[in-house]
Amino acid sequence: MSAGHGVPQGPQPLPGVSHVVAVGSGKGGVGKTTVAVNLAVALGRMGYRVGLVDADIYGPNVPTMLGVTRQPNVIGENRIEPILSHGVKFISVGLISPGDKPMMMRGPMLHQIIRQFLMQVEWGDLDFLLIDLPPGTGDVVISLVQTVPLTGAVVVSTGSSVALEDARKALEMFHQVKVEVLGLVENMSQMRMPDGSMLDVFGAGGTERTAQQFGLEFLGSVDMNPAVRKGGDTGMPVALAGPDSELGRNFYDVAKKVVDAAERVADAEGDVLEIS
Ligand SMILES: Nc1ncnc2c1ncn2[C@@H]1O[C@H](COP(=O)(O)OP(=O)(O)OP(=O)(O)O)[C@@H](O)[C@H]1O
Repeated sequence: MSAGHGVPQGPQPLPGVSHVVAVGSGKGGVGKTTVAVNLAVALGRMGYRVGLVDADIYGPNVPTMLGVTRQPNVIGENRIEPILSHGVKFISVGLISPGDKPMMMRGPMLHQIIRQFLMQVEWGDLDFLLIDLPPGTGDVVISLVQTVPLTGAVVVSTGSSVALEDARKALEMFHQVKVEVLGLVENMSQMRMPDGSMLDVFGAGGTERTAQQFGLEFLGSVDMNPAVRKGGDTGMPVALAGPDSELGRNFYDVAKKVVDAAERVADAEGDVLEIS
């Protein structure tokens, strides 16, 4: 299918993996990793087989948030066994960077790592493989789309104008690399105060308006809650509390919409790709 031009191979589907979904943001610190981790845990609790690649070279926090920071085992010559935590198989750039040193990589090495994480890790059969991207736009996404076909991307933002300004750039980037945006999530939307009132910290509603402007789906909002931060810091994501919990509910609502959107995209593509 590829046009050639000296490129040996286009992106190849990962055997046994139904959906690869990238989680991105324009701005850093909006809670992209928190959303990716809780989404993964929620999908797992909903009965889906789920993997998570932490490709956030600037802040590989997935191991901390999932509570396991040990190195992965190598099987045989060059296969890597993903780490299993809370029902999620994961691998992280944080596990290969020694100590507290920053990850300094040039493009080709980064590309190799992304390929390795996708192709040399024993993912087994997965319904969803989520990819936690670094914030912003750039190399990792290009490596990713050159390696595997993506079902789509989820973009996380707060409702603030500056975060949304950057989220729009992320939307534009996904458009340029022909990755369908499954929808937008607003994180740290509102915060419930001890007296029961809601405090609007970052401009709640901004992400939904942005989604509408772009004709994209709004996948839901996640409240700001110190327990969410604590769950991340202690390796016990709040989604573990289940879909009926005050804390976890938001993430399950988002997860259901992601499943629906991914299946819709795959069905649309299946019209072309299905082999009977
Ligand atoms: N809904 C929330 N309520 C409270 N704290 C949150 C929430 N979402 C994220 N946080 C906290 O905000 C901080 C930043 O979150 P996180 O690391 O997930 O952001 P990020 O967008 O992935 O950052 P980066 O990609 O720049 O590393 C973390 O301390 C996290 O625990």
